[in-house]
Amino acid sequence: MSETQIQVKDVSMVYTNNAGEKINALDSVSLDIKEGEFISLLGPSGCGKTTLLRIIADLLQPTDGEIIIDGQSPRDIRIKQEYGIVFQQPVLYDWRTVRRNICLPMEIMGVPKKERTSRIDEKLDLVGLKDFGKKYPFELSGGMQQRVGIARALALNPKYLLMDEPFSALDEFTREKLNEDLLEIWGKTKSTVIFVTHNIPESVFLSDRVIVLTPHPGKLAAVVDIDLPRPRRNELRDSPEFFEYVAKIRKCFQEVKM
Ligand SMILES: Nc1ncnc2c1ncn2[C@@H]1O[C@H](COP(=O)(O)OP(=O)(O)OP(=O)(O)O)[C@@H](O)[C@H]1O
Repeated sequence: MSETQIQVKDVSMVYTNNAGEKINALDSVSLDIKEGEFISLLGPSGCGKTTLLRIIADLLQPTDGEIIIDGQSPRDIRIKQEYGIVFQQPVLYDWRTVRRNICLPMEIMGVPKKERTSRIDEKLDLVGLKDFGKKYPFELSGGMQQRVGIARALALNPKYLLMDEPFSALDEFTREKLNEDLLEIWGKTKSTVIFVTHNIPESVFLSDRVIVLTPHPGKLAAVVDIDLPRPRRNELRDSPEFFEYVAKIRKCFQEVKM
């Protein structure tokens, strides 16, 4: 891990709803993210996590402030297809097999067929679905579908992996298993990961740093370095150090009037 790669500089976002009312979703948020870092944006519903992620992904323009990524704008990064995005629901095409779902971004980008085939094999292996390539999405569990979503996001070997509450619809057991597997995948891909969650233990388990956001307006309340050893396995969740971090972050929310 080295230099600052993503700079979030005084980013604010004010939405106007259908009634013409202004909603202050983000208020002057600044943040530096290092190359290869795993950070979580953590906060309760409505604190602006998705808004910030969408601004970084160039899916939304901030009303104020800017994002600089390796000296470039989010638009440059999006055009170069350097983002991989995983949403809460994997949004898979029912009529396409798992292999063909993973293939889609490569087809759009005109990756040659031979290269596509080898990358699909590689990504299926990476997410633990080697034997499921010929299945259709409806034949898979929710957790497996989300693994396909991750494989598809990784298909273009993105430098930046943006994940918006990818495991929040899953049961606790599946979520913990996927947390562990995600860390293993991240260890192999070396992407910079920005992970949105409202689950404190999940953010502690995964992250190098947890960015605590509080709502009305969405503000950066604290940045907590998670100094727990890696590789991390689920047993870590039972350690006193893990509990201490969870308690410390919970306290950040109690201290801020929401
Ligand atoms: N398109 C929009 N128009 C108006 N208001 C919006 C719009 N999108 C988001 N908001 C408001 O902005 C605030 C932040 O929303 P955002 O979705 O970024 O929060 P969040 O922390 O990701 O929430 P959640 O965890 O529920 O997804 C909320 O008050 C939300 O109602």
